Amino acid sequence: MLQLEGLTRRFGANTAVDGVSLSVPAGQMVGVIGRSGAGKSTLLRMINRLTEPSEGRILHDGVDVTGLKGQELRNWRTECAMIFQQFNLVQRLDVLTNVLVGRLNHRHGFAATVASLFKHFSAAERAMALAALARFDLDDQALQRADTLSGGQQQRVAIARALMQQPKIILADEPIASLDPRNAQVVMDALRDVNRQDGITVLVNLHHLDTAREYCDRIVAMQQGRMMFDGPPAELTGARIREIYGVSEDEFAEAEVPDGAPAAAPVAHARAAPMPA
Ligand SMILES: Nc1ncnc2c1ncn2[C@@H]1O[C@H](COP(=O)(O)OP(=O)(O)OP(=O)(O)O)[C@@H](O)[C@H]1O
Repeated sequence: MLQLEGLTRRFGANTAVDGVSLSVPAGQMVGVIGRSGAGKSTLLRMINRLTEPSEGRILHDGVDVTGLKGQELRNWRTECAMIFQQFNLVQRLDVLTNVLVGRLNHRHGFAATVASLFKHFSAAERAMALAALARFDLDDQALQRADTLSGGQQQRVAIARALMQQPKIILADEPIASLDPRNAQVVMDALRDVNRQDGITVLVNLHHLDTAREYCDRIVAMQQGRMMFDGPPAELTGARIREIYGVSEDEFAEAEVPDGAPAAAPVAHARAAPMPA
């Protein structure tokens, strides 16, 4: 269980995330929606402490991870792998090595440096990486440079790399924002597969309500840093969207409108978490 308690992040006078409380049971797939600037990235980045919270706590299975330092913080980051919009692969390295890089989180200090410098990975690690690639239909591309792959393929390599960390949670920050609809679907299918087959909790930031509805057990809607809705997709009706964002569902789906519509009252507290479908 991942618990966020009053999580807040301020940048100067701007409150990017404002008192978000959320309990996510293990194995749930949660879509975080909101317009540009709503605080989605900041929320996800606080969970693995890439961005430090200004206030509030993050607990995982009862352990407070908010103040972890050094090796304990690195261990936490291994447990919650991050997927980025721009894939963050080393473009000039081959696909297999990019996936093996996910294994470095399991080594520390000198061993990690030596492994990365000399690409020294065990036969078992290579087999694990190849299996992760095969799972996403990318075994034929294993020895190609990452920059020869399409965006959708690169994002699946990033998911394979994340799996090498053997994470409990995957934090996917707009993983399909740079992809065409077909590739977006393939990448969302891959995320759903690791959620369902491996029981990995997935938190995924999305711009599109339809995608969140199709893939997620639960949707969290953010506006101006606040959590305005938390519940199953069926409850996030067009009327509720209008109430929160002041626009129709079609208008919400359109374009990058800055997050500034008049706000309805945020949800008072995290509702009882729905169980995974
Ligand atoms: N490092 C930073 N320094 C200053 N302000 C920041 C920083 N990161 C985010 N912000 C601000 O915090 C607010 C929330 O940004 P955030 O990127 O979390 O939103 P988002 O919903 O993920 O938007 P997008 O969909 O465009 O990525 C914005 O006003 C943004 O300008």
